[in-house]
Amino acid sequence: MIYTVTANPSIDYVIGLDQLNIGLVNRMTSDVKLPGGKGINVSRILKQLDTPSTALGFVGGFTGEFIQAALEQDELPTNLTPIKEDTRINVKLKAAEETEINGQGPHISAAEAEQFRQNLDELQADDTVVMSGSLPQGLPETFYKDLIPLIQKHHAQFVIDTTGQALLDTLPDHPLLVKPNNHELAALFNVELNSKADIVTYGRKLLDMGAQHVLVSMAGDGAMMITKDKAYFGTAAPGEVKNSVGAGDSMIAGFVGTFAKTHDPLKSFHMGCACGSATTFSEDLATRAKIDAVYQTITVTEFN
Ligand SMILES: Nc1ncnc2c1ncn2[C@@H]1O[C@H](COP(=O)(O)OP(=O)(O)O)[C@@H](O)[C@H]1O
Ligand SMILES: O=P(O)(O)OC[C@H]1O[C@](O)(COP(=O)(O)O)[C@@H](O)[C@@H]1O
Repeated sequence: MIYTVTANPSIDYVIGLDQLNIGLVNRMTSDVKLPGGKGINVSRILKQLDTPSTALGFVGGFTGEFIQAALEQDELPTNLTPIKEDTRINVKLKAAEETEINGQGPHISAAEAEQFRQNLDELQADDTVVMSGSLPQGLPETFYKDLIPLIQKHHAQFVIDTTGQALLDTLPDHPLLVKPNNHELAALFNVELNSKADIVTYGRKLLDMGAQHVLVSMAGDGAMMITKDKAYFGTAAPGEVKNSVGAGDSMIAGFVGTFAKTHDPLKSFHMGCACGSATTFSEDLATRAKIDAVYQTITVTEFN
């Protein structure tokens, strides 16, 4: 079983605008409210891939009820921990460019955090726990790192999608996958990355520090997978970008869902690229039909 952990879920309020005029009244041309947050997005794509998962995390208030109801409607198994404060709303503005305004999130009490941790008692050997996204207020910086012993006690694996020192701190515990984007990778090492070769050099450092698989996503420029002795480039599929929110989460879901079935990193990478691109070509996250169509248009080649 795959478990996803979204410490800070969100309603993603996706707003279409012809043009964003700062300091003036703007009128929406479209708007949609989606259940969001990184782990929830991973679970929603896994469902499309017919890979069972359970979404864990914290939800509260009317916004939390919206998320719970939306996931139930999708028949997505959840075990979300109720909290006193409201789940956040993240604003995604789609004009000529995409602008995101993400909330800080609610305050989580020590008792709520403890209740959440008890969910991990259910883990079994070979389960995978995907921990993703920002931390709401009240949770310590080490929240994800502190879950690792609870996961490894059951001989389960973990995937981590976070940034900065919080990510680096988990590498000695051998995450199954890390997927920084190229900007996050540059920030991790305080360097500029000017070529794919640079990305391979710094991606390989994450492997050396303990990660089992490293993907580096590059938005419309595709993605790299770095292994101990090789590197691979996956193209971004051609198509009209509609909403790239959730592309990175979709890539993680494609990799993890395929790896759980095949243990084949190359097939998993190819599916990760397909899910990422397919989501950018969709208003909401990608559907299975879109993923299958996009898969055919992506090539994965060895990079020397
Ligand atoms: N404009 C795009 N066209 C096609 N594919 C894209 C586009 N943007 C993202 N993707 C796909 O989704 C993957 C993840 O996107 P990216 O924006 O790098 O992730 P994140 O959201 O984590 O920053 C990319 O590596 C690529 O495969
Ligand atoms: O927890 P964070 O870092 O604020 O990110 C939350 C946001 O990220 C998303 O999960 C999308 O992430 P990606 O575009 O990186 O895949 C949104 O659904 C959500 O609003």
